[in-house]
Amino acid sequence: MKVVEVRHPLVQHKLGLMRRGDNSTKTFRELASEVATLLTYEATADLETETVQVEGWAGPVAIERIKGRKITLVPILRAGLGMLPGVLELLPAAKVGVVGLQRDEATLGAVTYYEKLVGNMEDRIALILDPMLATGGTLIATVDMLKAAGATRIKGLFLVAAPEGLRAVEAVHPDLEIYTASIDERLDERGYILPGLGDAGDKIFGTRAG
Ligand SMILES: O=P(O)(O)OC[C@H]1O[C@H](OP(=O)(O)OP(=O)(O)O)[C@H](O)[C@@H]1O
Ligand SMILES: O=c1cc[nH]c(=O)[nH]1
Ligand SMILES: [Mg+2]
Repeated sequence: MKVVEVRHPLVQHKLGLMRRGDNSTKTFRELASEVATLLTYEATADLETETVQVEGWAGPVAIERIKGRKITLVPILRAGLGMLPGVLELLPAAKVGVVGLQRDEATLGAVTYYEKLVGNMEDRIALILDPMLATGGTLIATVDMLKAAGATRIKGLFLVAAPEGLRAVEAVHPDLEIYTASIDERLDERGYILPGLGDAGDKIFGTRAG
């Protein structure tokens, strides 16, 4: 499985700010979106382009444009919505399919409660958006859904990923590509990533202190 840890200084600086325990909802939300923009830049670096002729100010000019497959964004409710504005900054025309999954905090299993994907998934590159890849259960279930809908080219953008989750996902979906700002150390006994960010959904939506 291709895993890219984006070591760019801007990404690392912004992620470092996100790790502070005293961030406001506004600050955490803004940073999540900004890091998502930078991950999108990396994840789209291999898009194919084609050369076409257009009429420029001084006559015909050859320009490059993105070729072929269109991108669909797939934010995972709820926390993935925090990355969506930043990704749309670079891909404003992308169609968006939404999936809803929630981790059962007792079993750590992923429970699916919503799925609304766009059509023609076989013709698209799917970009999954979720701040956290912890045990990998949520991501595995999401990729299962996308493949069942016809997707063959799938990438995932995560602010932070745990080694345990990366291994679990690779065992089931080795064709997936992962872009993350950090591969962190490990999971704690409750399945939270260390050093991690805490509960990203709560921080983005302001539903709980800390
Ligand atoms: O890799 P896993 O162990 O499956 O955990 C990761 C998932 O947990 C979090 O979502 P959560 O279930 O808290 O839902 P929320 O976004 O609604 O808060 C996170 O945003 C991922 O979707
Ligand atoms: O560390 C974690 C793990 C799962 N979900 C989160 O929001 N954070
Ligand atoms: Mg949560």
